[in-house]
Amino acid sequence: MNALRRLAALLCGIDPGMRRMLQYWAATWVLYVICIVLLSLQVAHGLSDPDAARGLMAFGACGALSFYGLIRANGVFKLAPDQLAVAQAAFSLVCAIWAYAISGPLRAAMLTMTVVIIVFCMFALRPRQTLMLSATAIAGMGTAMWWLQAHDPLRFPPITELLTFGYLAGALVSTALLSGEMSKLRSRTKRQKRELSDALETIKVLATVDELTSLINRRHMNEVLEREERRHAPGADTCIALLDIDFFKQVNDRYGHATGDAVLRVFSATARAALRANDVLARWGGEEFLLLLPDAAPDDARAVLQRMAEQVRAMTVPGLDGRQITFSAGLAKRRADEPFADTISRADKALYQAKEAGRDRIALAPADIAPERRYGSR
Ligand SMILES: Nc1nc2c(ncn2[C@@H]2O[C@H](COP(=O)(O)OP(=O)(O)OP(=O)(O)O)[C@@H](O)[C@H]2O)c(=O)[nH]1
Repeated sequence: MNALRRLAALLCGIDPGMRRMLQYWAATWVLYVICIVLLSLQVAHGLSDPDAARGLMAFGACGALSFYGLIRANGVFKLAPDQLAVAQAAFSLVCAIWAYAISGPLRAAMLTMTVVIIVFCMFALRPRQTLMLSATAIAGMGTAMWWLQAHDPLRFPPITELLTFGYLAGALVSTALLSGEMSKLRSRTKRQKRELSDALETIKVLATVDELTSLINRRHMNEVLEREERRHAPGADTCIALLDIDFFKQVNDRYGHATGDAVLRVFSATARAALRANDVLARWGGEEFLLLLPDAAPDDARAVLQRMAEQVRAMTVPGLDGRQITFSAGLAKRRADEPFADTISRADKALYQAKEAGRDRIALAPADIAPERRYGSR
């Protein structure tokens, strides 16, 4: 399996764009091989001139290999995929015209190849390019037919050539128009796919981020805590802090709800800026925030909270007339293998004590208080 993968990487490279181009090339290459086999059978049954057929086979094989080389070396030439597709289609058209000229009574069958080439283009070209290529095919095949009936009217009777040309032109124009429609359909599907993935991205953000503060929301914090619970870090302390803005109701009542929202926004940005890289702050509800401090002893956690408190006191909020904002915090160190629900419950009790003791302070939870409230159930 690995050897196969290595061989595929050797032949097709690792760039997805190049691989896609080589897939198209491989599809046309299969077509070339089928044509070469059929041409050999024509020669074997005396339906084609052997020298002319051998010349066409060599031309087709060399061309196919050259396009493989061109695609593989496209890092140097930097041709756009549609430029390569146009070049390949033009080359295939030359082969089809050549095949028509040397295929005697079987020549009408070669016209199907011309249509197949245009159909192939609908996957790689814009509708205008496909239309231009169809016009080129009609002009090229028409010129060949005119030249053949003029120089060899016995084998290429003018009226037969004229009618054949009429059928071919009709088929090519309709194919080009149809492939244009298909192309538009493909572009619409691509655009819808892009819009869908953008919408999915927005939904993901809405499901994890609090719209007002841009902090992660309670639901996502619960996932973070579950992950942290599964993470086994022997010997490392983890702390939880519950933060609550002091007298926030007064702020709302005195300065209005919009200013209250501004306080929540500025507070969140200020608090986040005071954190260490691994700390996670979430809006837990209303004006309450939950802070996870992994690999932090209570002293480290307290230092983070003190730094945060100083910065919060110093922050300015538009519309607050210079009023200072403070918060109270309950801090709890997670016991060995303790569910976070219980640590949060102890932090909540410590927060209550901090409020009771006069606010604007940090209270550490005593390790032996029994947990009562579970997180995620509020
Ligand atoms: N502006 C605004 N207010 C909110 C939001 N969420 C909750 N609140 C308000 O926050 C206030 C919380 O008030 P309380 O729980 O009484 O607390 P407090 O006034 O901060 O008092 P202490 O916590 O005891 O210091 C309530 O008035 C809620 O309406 C919000 O998203 N925006």
